[in-house]
Amino acid sequence: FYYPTAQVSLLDHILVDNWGAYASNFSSAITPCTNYVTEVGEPALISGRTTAAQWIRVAFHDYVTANVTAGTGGLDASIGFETLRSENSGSAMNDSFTFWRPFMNDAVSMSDLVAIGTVMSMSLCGGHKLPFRPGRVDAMAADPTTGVPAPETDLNTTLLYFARAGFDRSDAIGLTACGHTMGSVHHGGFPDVVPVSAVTANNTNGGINFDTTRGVFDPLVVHEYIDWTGHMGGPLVTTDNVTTRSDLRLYESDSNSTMRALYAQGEGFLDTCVNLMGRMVNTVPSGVTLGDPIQPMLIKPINVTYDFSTDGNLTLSGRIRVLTSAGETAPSYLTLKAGSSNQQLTSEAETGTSVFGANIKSTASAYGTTTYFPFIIAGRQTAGAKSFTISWPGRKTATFPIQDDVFVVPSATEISGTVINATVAARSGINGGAYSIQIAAPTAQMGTLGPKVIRATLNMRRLPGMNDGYALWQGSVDLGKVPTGLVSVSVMREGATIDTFMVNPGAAGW
Ligand code: HEM
Repeated sequence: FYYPTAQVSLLDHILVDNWGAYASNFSSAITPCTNYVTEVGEPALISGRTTAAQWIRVAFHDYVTANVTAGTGGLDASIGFETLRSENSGSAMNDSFTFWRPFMNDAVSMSDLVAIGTVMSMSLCGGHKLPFRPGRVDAMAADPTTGVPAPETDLNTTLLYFARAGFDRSDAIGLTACGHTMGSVHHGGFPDVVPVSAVTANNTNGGINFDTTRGVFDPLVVHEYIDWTGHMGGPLVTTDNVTTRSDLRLYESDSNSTMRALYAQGEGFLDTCVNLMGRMVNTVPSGVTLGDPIQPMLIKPINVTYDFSTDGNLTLSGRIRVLTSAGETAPSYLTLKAGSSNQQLTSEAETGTSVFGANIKSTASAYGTTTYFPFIIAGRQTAGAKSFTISWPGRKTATFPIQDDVFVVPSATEISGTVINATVAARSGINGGAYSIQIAAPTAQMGTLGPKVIRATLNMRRLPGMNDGYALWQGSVDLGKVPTGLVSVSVMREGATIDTFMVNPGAAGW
């Protein structure tokens, strides 16, 4: 069972479970914020590249070909198909898609990953939290609209591109300053901006940083530009090549009044960036509706599932995650009520660390904590139960729906190469034939590193005998391709999803 939905549960995992126990592998790519995840060890350290910055740049390039009047483009992962366009020069697009790829599945679109990449870079690297709204839909081809501002693009054309995407001049200046507080311009992709002399043994791609803190999302780029200190706004301001001084042209285009206003905001600049970056990542094609911002759950059931134990008995098992804020103590126990079972749960020793629950006014180490409470209940105690209830004494009680009529059996459902073998259990008296079993698997597609979800319906055959009061049904399908991420196996009835199990093919990611 996924609460409240598979989509929100998986994305909450990326947002909240940053480090330590059960951490999603996502935050590690940008920890520390100067990290370059595409290489390891020494080559990464001397690469002059910054994954957190690349993620923000990818979101900008995906977004800026939006035409808000026509309702096309925006955050739709079409950038994956557009990496050969010269306007998308540089390694950021393919580096980022390579890292995000195993996280993509039927519940989590590549375009939601493009957006959450920016959200994570801001939240983890010193910026203020950008609320994350899920629900972006991936494009199946390149966006026919072209036009990403490049260093040599003239001012009017640049402003036209931004206007097409819904941003006026001061929005465009603000958004560019927000983006250019992290990362660098590299000689590799931009020899007309950064001379070959920038390439050294300790800076193998010849990156020149926009400000003195390339791994921190802070107001420094604005301050160094106005004060003419440090990196003075970065290479797109200071390069010897006048034609490629795109940031200087943009910032000066209203006589620096926007940059001065951003300067005067001090730390308030970070809230301006929440607003502008939020507008950027929430620009989606018409017809796509985003969900409400994901609020980290204080009490979150994880991997809660019915299954059969090795001796064939039905069990309900899982783990409850509790999120506590900096300075708050985790509960010493929780109570769990399900059917006739009423138990006290004790926590595992290992805890996790989360930027949610961080005290941003305090030191950076004052993060929230995730604590995990595992449980297992015999199926006879939960028979017919429609929900279970978790109490954090004195703080919160939450109830979550379950059902044991029909479910995918995790221990007997697996991926073997390109083949999915699924087992479904239907309680005695339930007409198993009324249900259909559907597979949704992310697989490689031509032209982009973003996977495409392919679907199949399984033909199920009933196995002889009964298993703890359940009939078992089995089916297989050969997808013809190895899945790139979690494969969902869903039990459907009259168009409604009754149960879903996400099978991990062993791809890194979750
Ligand atoms: C006039 C508009 C803009 C132009 C001409 C421009 C141009 C560039 C160029 C040439 C680079 C160097 C890329 C590389 O060498 O890898 C770069 C880096 C970057 N840009 Fe922009 N940019 C613009 C606006 C924006 C905006 C609006 C954002 C985000 C909101 C953004 C985010 C970034 C980031 C984060 C980097 C650093 C990437 C890294 O370190 O790998 N840019 N930009």
